[in-house]
Amino acid sequence: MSPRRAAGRRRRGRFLVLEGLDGAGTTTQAQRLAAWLRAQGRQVHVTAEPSGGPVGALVRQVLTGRVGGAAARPGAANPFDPHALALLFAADRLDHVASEIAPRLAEGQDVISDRYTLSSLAYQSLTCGGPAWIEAINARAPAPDATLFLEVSAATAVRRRFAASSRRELFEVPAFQRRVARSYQRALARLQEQGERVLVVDGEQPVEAVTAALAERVKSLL
Ligand SMILES: Nc1ncnc2c1ncn2[C@@H]1O[C@H](COP(=O)(O)OP(=O)(O)O)[C@@H](O)[C@H]1O
Ligand SMILES: Cc1cn([C@H]2C[C@H](O)[C@@H](COP(=O)(O)OP(=O)(O)O)O2)c(=O)[nH]c1=O
Repeated sequence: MSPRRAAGRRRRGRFLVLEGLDGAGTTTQAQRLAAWLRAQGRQVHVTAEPSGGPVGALVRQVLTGRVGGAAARPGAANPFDPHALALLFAADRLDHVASEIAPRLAEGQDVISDRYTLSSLAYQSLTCGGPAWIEAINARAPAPDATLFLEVSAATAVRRRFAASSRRELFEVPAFQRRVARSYQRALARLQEQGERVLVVDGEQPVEAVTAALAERVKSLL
């Protein structure tokens, strides 16, 4: 059989997204879920948003205050426009899909992304006057096979982030995290209404228990 036909017969990989507040454990669990999938004999690519591509690099500069400096902070006299940032997240997503995610899925690899569209729906709906426009600018981003939401309280998320590092990014402020927690609940409900598969896992449990719960949910999708 020619390599082309062999590739044509290959089954598409699974596209899984991990979501949660800053500190929910998505970075930790992306790696651990990948290890579990590999142990099942699957090929797995782990990635994250903002991505490692050119638009993602720009987004990270805004988040860490290197673009606009103190002006990137909410409430600053001349803030980095939140709508411009929402567009950068959406542009980064389409570039990420085209350059990194879709080709691997087509090759049969599973892809785990640490954050995706649900992050924009949760965070940017708060800074851009609601979800409608955020949904519109993300309409071209393909739906994942499942979005796995790690549910933790804002207090847990902030405590974990403070323990891990003293560096603060744009959205890592306790009062804002409480608002993001509520926004995530609204965004989850909207995605579910639209027929997307969203699975909620208790992220307050010890690391190993969270991974076991994720594996249990993912098993039925393979
Ligand atoms: N289930 C857990 N219980 C306790 N601490 C955790 C748990 N998951 C992650 N952590 C710790 O919390 C911090 C943030 O985790 P991380 O995976 O980087 O979160 P995120 O990527 O969601 O911000 C890290 O120090 C990590 O070791
Ligand atoms: C992907 C995405 C991230 N974000 C935010 C969430 C985080 O505060 C930040 C990503 O920074 P990062 O340091 O990657 O966060 P974490 O390690 O917690 O996953 O950007 C959005 O506001 N919208 C988005 O679409």
